Amino acid sequence: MLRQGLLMARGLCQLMSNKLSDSLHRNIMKHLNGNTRSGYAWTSLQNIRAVTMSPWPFTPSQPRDYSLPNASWSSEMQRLYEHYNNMCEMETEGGKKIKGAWRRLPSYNRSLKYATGGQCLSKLLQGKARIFTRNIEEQGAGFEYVVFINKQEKTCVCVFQAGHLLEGPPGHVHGGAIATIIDSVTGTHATYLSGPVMTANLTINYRSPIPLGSVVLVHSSLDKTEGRKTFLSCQVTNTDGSKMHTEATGLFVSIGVGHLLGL
Ligand SMILES: CCCCCCCC(=O)SCCNC(=O)CCNC(=O)[C@H](O)C(C)(C)COP(=O)(O)OP(=O)(O)OC[C@H]1O[C@@H](n2cnc3c(N)ncnc32)[C@H](O)[C@@H]1OP(=O)(O)O
Repeated sequence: MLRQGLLMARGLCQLMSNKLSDSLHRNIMKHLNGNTRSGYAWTSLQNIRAVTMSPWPFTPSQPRDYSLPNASWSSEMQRLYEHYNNMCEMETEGGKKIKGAWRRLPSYNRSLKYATGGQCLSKLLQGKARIFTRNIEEQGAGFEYVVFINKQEKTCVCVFQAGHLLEGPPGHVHGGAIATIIDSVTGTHATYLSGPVMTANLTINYRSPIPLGSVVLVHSSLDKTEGRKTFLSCQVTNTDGSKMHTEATGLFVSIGVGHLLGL
């Protein structure tokens, strides 16, 4: 009981710790308190940061980051990973490494593990729950993908290799699996842009089938934001962009944290 309480407290503190980005922090506090910089929300943010400065005596095990290369990745998947990954860090003429325009997003098999400290909470809440796209243990059998975000351009790209368990029409990817990767990529993108959101609408046009085992690019871009609504467009193409497989638009509505808890 005591251990669970400690885990919970630690999880809550770390969930909002200074390891989260400022924008994500502000978005979480906005949804908890209704405003951002002024008043209680900002003060609470500072206090939470102060709390998390104290060292914690236990070291949690590191969760597996599913967006890193594994043996099932084809040479094309590996090539595209390296292409975008190289743009995450640039080397200056003096040999100094600086941040590039792109950023790779790590990916875990539990929602809460996306946030620092969330893994402690995730042991207590819905312990058996797993992210739909990350619940097949056999490498390469299901969704192999990595997402990169370009903060300046407000765009996002996912390199996706569809495994044999995603079959729909013989030898090709199931339309539901394509919808899943589109929802995951655009949902992740919308969350990055607007904080916690849920998919309200996803409209998909399937233009040409995706062969099983092939690698495709899933591009997501911001169309507009209107109040709580974030509108995104998405295209799934082959890797040189010459063939359109799928086009989609998505509407994501910002939610308060309580929405998921039914409050
Ligand atoms: C792990 C990586 C990320 C994975 C991402 C995966 C994302 C998901 O799959 S989420 C799961 C699927 N989605 C759901 O289950 C959502 C279910 N729906 C809901 O919970 C609610 O309807 C929700 C949150 C979308 C909106 O409800 P609520 O917060 O009450 O907003 P509400 O007041 O109805 O609408 C807000 C605005 O959005 C508009 N809107 C809401 N739904 C829709 C819709 N389907 N179509 C068009 N507009 C809509 C409303 O008209 C309103 O517009 P305006 O502000 O201009 O009047």
